[in-house]
Amino acid sequence: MRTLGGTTFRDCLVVANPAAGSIQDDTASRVATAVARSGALEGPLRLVRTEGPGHAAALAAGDPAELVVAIGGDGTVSEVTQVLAGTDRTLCALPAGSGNSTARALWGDRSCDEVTDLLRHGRTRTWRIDLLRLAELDAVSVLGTSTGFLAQVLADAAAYDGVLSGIDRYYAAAAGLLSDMPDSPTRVSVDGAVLSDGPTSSVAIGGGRHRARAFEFLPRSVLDDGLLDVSTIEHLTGEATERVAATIPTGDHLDLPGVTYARGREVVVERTDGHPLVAEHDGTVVDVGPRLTASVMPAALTVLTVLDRPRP
Ligand SMILES: Nc1ncnc2c1ncn2[C@@H]1O[C@H](COP(=O)(O)OP(=O)(O)OP(=O)(O)O)[C@@H](O)[C@H]1O
Repeated sequence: MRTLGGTTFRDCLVVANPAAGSIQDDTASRVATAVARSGALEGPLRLVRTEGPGHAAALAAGDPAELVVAIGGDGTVSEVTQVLAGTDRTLCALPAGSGNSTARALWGDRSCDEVTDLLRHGRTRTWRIDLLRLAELDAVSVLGTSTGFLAQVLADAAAYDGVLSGIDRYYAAAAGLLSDMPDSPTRVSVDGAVLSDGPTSSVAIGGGRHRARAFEFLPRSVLDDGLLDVSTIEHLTGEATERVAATIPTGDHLDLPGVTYARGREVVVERTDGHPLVAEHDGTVVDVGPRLTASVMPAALTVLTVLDRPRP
């Protein structure tokens, strides 16, 4: 029997989001066929489609399948992760959304078709990765959480719905923000020590190295080191904004003035003026008060990744 990286699964649930940014009409059936032909399934495969927000989580909670394949973007993967966190069930995340940053952390630059081929040929293995627990939200995160710039980009991108498609909405929103960066009085503490305190444009905590697919906010992050990475960027204007914006795509911004980077088990972000933070996790904007606490959940999620992925 061929297996998915030496592992077989009793059964499989394929959850496809038909509204995800880059999904095609036949994506879900092609992925289901690939898993069925991998030889890694001992029992049945069930294919279901989501009908709206929250449905992917409900479907994963209502079906005990050992392997859950999520076809969609970061939002769909995050919903399934809420259910699979801390269990022995395995998540396989296919990049079929707009940003697909979580899938990028697992599969690199591979397309949905290329990952489907890996599944068909059993060229995958399981991997236990860390998650973030977000105390005030009573949620977990796989990709990461942020306040300021990234969250504001996601909030502003809604204005381009129906005008631009997919990731172009994020780029348009980001371009609009660069001339007026967030300027929030914010304190960030890592394991009880203050990392930064003052007017802040961005706080990113992860999780995944990339956000909005192309931006490497946390270039040193490792998904299974039992630690969270955090980077803060103080309030920027003019040329300083341009320098940071030009270097984030390659993760070369860390040595620029106003940028901090650290690692730890717990990160606390506080608005020191008492206003609510503008926050998101896994690419979805969330309502949170003036405080956000992220703590690491080591090895809390089993995922599929590339069989020959180099081990750091
Ligand atoms: N049938 C549906 N119709 C409309 N929206 C849906 C449906 N099923 C799920 N959704 C919602 O679609 C939204 C977007 O999903 P998702 O994040 O997976 O894709 P994306 O936004 O294209 O990708 P990314 O988050 O990677 O940029 C989520 O809020 C999800 O709850």
